[in-house]
Amino acid sequence: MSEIKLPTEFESQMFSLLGKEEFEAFKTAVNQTPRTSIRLNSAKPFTLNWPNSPIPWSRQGFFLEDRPSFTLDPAFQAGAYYVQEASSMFIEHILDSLQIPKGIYLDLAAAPGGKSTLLSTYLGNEGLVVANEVIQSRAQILKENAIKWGLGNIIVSNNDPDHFEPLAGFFDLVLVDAPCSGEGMFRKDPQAREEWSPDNVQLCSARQKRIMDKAGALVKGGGYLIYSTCTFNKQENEEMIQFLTGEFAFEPVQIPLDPIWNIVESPVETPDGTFFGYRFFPHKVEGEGFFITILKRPDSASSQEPGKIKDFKHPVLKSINEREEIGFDTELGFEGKGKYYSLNDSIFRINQAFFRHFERIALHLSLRYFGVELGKKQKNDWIPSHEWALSTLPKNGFDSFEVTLDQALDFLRKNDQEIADLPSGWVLMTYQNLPLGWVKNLGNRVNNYFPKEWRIRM
Ligand SMILES: C[S@@+](CC[C@H](N)C(=O)[O-])C[C@H]1O[C@@H](n2cnc3c(N)ncnc32)[C@H](O)[C@@H]1O
Repeated sequence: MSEIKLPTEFESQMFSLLGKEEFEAFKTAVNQTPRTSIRLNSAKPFTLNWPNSPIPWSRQGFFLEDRPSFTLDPAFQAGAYYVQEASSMFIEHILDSLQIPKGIYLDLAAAPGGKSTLLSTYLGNEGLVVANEVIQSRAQILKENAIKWGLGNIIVSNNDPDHFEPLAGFFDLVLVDAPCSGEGMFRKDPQAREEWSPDNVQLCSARQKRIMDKAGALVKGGGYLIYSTCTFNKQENEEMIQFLTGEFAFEPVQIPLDPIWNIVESPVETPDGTFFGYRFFPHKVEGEGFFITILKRPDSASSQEPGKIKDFKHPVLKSINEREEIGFDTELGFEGKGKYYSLNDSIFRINQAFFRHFERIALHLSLRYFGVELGKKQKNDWIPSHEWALSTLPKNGFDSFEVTLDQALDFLRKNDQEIADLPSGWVLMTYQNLPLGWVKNLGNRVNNYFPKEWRIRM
């Protein structure tokens, strides 16, 4: 492999940041092949058969020795794991080691959804994640990944950070994985190298300030703000801590580190004390370049509770009455209480415990998905949705059928199904017990309900 050519001004910047010796080590690391890593979905048990080793700061993350074809792995299509860069998984360590209170979380720049799915796993049924993406086409990918992850605790929105203003003081945790100059991705992404310039760093930093100026206000008293980038320069990292502490009241938070991880703690002096950033350099850790910091809003900062919305009046979403809701939970064997809404005749479910928060959010944001879409109910029959198939909710009353690898791929390609011994009616296709989607066996033919836009084309 020929040596990666780095922009000259970037090299000078890294030289002053690291010093001569480390800079040489950095340059060597940039020329090494990045490692492939995945994070398992603990709600969708799956046996990891590829040679692997654990990612030290994550219980669910693993490095793989080789990069398999994920597209052709039905377990990947079923949401049993997410392909994620190892440094990003440090968020798991932050949440666990600080025992961040669960509740209503916001991931303001969420697509394609790596960090939202991590937050979703941490929260389980003790909270909701609003996964927001400003770019419409990217919000669609985010929605697909939220559906695949399947925990039913993600709300996908497609809004500009400005639109969140009415939700000031509303969130227990706000995560901003900011759009950045991507210096940490140089060895993976030639485009990031080509687009880099000192001017672009300034543009990124100015955009980040605009985003963080909104984001800081959304954290409730006692809540947390996490800011991260995949870049090295100080303007987009340490200087953002100075900006944030100048704009809002925040308290510093320090993360316990195991020295063998080689993550660099970077102290930042501010008039309110010393804050901490954490840096991941490719010559020091097995992961891509990354920066992360966490700040705490003082308990005295103002908070906003959802309040009681007497009659939920939404232009397209309709709340379903309580008696019917209890009926659905019992009929379908769902644990815990659900709150149900209809949208274009399709029925959605979210955790009852957070429905007031959800309704408040729904009134202010442009939603692309939420909870679990179950499908349509016609008289006594359900027309189950693909979203329900991929969710971790039970599918009582439906037959399921375990397929081989070839049959699974055939199904995922949306080919016609010719399978002997398939039960009649709606059948949940599973691979290694992981639901893949529905077919309907009509006797003389079998309809494949895998969504057209999701089908694999390889
Ligand atoms: C680093 S990526 C997020 C990656 C994501 N957190 C993950 O882990 O999968 C940054 C995201 O910010 C979005 N973005 C771009 N401009 C933005 C803006 N002005 N405000 C908010 N988000 C923006 C991008 O579309 C992109 O999806």
